[in-house]
Amino acid sequence: AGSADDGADWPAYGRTGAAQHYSPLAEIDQGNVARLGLAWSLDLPLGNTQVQPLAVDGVLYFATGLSVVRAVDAATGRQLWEYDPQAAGKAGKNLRFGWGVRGIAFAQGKVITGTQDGRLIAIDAMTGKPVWSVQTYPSDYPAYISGAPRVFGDKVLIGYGGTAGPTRGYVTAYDVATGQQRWRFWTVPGNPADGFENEAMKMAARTWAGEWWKFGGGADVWNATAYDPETDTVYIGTGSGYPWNRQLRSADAKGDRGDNLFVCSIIALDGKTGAYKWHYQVVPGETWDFDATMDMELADITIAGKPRKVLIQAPKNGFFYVIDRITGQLISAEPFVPVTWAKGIDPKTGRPIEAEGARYRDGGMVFLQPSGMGGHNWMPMAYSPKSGLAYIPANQFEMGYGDGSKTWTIPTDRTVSGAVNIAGGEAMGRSRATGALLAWSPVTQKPVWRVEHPSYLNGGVLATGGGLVFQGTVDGYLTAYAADSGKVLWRFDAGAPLMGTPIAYKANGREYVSVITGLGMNLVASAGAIMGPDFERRYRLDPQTQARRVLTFALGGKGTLPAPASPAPPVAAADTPFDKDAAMIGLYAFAAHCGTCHGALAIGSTQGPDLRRSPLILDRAAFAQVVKAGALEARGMPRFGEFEDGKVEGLRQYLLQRSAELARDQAGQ
Ligand SMILES: O=C(O)c1cc(C(=O)O)c2c(n1)C(=O)C(=O)c1cc(C(=O)O)[nH]c1-2
Ligand SMILES: [Ca+2]
Repeated sequence: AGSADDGADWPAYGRTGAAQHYSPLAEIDQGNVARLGLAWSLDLPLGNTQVQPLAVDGVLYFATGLSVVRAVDAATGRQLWEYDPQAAGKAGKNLRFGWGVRGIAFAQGKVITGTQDGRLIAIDAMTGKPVWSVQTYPSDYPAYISGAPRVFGDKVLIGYGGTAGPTRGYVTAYDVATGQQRWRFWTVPGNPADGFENEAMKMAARTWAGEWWKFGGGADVWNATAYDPETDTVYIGTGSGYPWNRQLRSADAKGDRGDNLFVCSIIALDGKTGAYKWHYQVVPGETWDFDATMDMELADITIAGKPRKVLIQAPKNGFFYVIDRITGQLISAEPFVPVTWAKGIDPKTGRPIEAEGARYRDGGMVFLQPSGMGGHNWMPMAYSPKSGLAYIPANQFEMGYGDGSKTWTIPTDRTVSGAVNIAGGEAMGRSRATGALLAWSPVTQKPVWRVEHPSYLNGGVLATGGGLVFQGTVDGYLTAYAADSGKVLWRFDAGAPLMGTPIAYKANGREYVSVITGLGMNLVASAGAIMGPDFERRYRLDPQTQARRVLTFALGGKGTLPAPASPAPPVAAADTPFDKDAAMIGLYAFAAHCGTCHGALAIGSTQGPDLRRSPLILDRAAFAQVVKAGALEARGMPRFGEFEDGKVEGLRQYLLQRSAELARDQAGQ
C-alpha cells in the first residue's frame, strides 16, 4: 500500500490535486529505460479509450466506452470486476455526442465516474457495486460529462461539456460518502430577471450584452480542475461561449461586445463553500472556441529570485500562462506555438492584444493560428518539479473563421454548431496539421527542447522522477524521452494510435507504466476531414481493427502483443452503383451527425465501427431500422427518429459510395 506522496499510487487525474501528471517514482530511469518491456496487456471492446487510468493499492481502475469501469490487478492485468452504468440506454439525444469520459476519481474506497447522461456514480472499489448515483443536470439538458471528477477533502467536483445546445456552465460539489450536493458554482450569469445567485454573477452580468441568457452562454467546465489543499482552493477552467460566435451570443443594437465573464477563464473557488475567490479571463469576449479548459497544473517555482506559488496552463489560444495562484495575478504569458490571432498579452492588463480582423466580422474567411482545435487541447501536459519544465503536447494548425450568424438558429438535433463557418487550413491547402512535444520553461517562457510529430493531437504526457517523459503518438508509438534533453531513450511500437495519457505506479514493489491505446473522440474524427482522405495511410491507422488495449510496462518485461487483426473487406464492390444526388445529401448529413463517432469521411473512429465494411449498408430496411428506429440504441448507436426517409437513404448511398471508393483504393494498391 502506498500514498499519493511516495508515488506508489496514482489516485487522481493528474495524480494529485496539483495535477502535474508527474510521478516521483525513479526505479525506471534514464540509465535503464532501454530494458523497459511489456509486462501485460488487456484488450478492450469498441468505444472511447481516450483516457487516463488510476492505480490504487495494486489495482488499476479505468473507464472506457461509455463509462464502463473496470478494475484489474495492476501487476498482472487480471480483471477483478466490471461495472457498466448502461449510459447508452439512458442518454437519449445526448448519445449523439457519443464521447465518453477522459478519467475517473478515487476516494474513501470508491471509484467515481461521470456518464454521458449526466450521472455521477460512486462505485465500491472492492466489489464493483454502485454505492450512490446522482443526476448532475436534467436529463434533457444538451450536455454530457467528458471530464474526470476531482476529489478535494471529503467532496468531489464535476462539470460537463456542451457546445451542441444552450448550456449555462456550472460545477457541482458532492459529498464523497453520500453523494449529497454541497455547493454549485455557475460560470456565466443567467437571466437578470431571475436574480443573481451571488455577487460574482452580478459582476459577470455587466460584461454581457443583449439577451445572452437565451443562449445559455456556455463556459462549460468540461475538462481540467485542480485543488490546492494548503488554501482549500478549487481551480476550474471554463470553455468557449455558447454559441462560439460572440455576434450571436452577446450583441445588441450597438453590435457584439463585452468580455462575457466567465467564458474561457480560470476561476479560483473556496473549497468549503464554492464561493468565488478570483478569476483570470484567458480570452475576453471569446469567439474562436479557444477554451481555457486545458489542464491547470500547480507548481512552486522561483521567478526573479522569489519563490512563487503558481498555476500554469497552456490553453487552446497558444499562450503559456504563469499565474500567481493565491492572487490570480498574471506573472507572464508567451506564445508556445505560432499565434496570429493576437500580438501578445499585455502584461499590465493581462489582456490579449488582438490582431486586426481576427474577429471575422466582415464576411470572408479569416485564417488564424492556433485553430479551434487548440495549440494544445485536453491531452494533458506534464510538469516535472525535478526538471522545472512543462512538457506540452502541442498542435500546429491553421483554421479559417467566417461569420455564419445570419442564418443561424439554435439547433435542436444536438449537432455542434456555433454559427461559425470554419475551414481547416490543410483542407484549404494552406498548412499542414502537425504536432510536437515541447519542453517549456515556465521561468524563462522559452522552449528548452522540442520533438516534432507527423500528426497533431497526440497523447497526454507523463513525467517521472527517473528523469523521463513518456508520450504516445497518433502514429502508434509510446516513446520515453530524457526529461532534460529530449533524447529518445526508448520506444515501443504499439501498433495502434495512442491518444490517452500514461501513468506510473507501484505494485508488489515494482514500478509500472501504463497507457491505453485507441483513436480518440471528436478530434481524430474531424482530423480525417482536415487531413485528407489519405489520413489512414499517412498515420498507419485502421480504425476498424486498431487495438483498444491497456499496455503495461516494467523493467525486464518480456510480453508481446497479440497478432494484429485483419480488417474486414469493404462490403461494396469497386463498381457498385450509387445514387449521386442522394449520396450528396448523405455526405452533409454524415458530416453533421455521424462523423463524431464513425469518423469523418466514414473512416471509422474509436466509438463507432467503420461503416464502409458493415453489411448493414447493403440492406435499406435494416439500415433504416438502426438509424431511425434506434434498433442498436442500447449498444450505443443513437436514434435519429426525426430524419426524413430521404436523408436516411442518402446516408446509405453515401456509405455505399465510400465503401466502393475503399474497394477501388485497395484494388489500386
Ligand atoms: O465547450 C465545450 O463545452 C466543449 C466540450 C468538449 C468536451 O466536453 O469534450 C470539447 C470542446 N468544447 C472543445 O472545444 C474541444 O475542442 C474538444 C475536444 C474534445 C475531445 O474530447 O477530443 N472535447 C472537446
Ligand atoms: Ca469548446
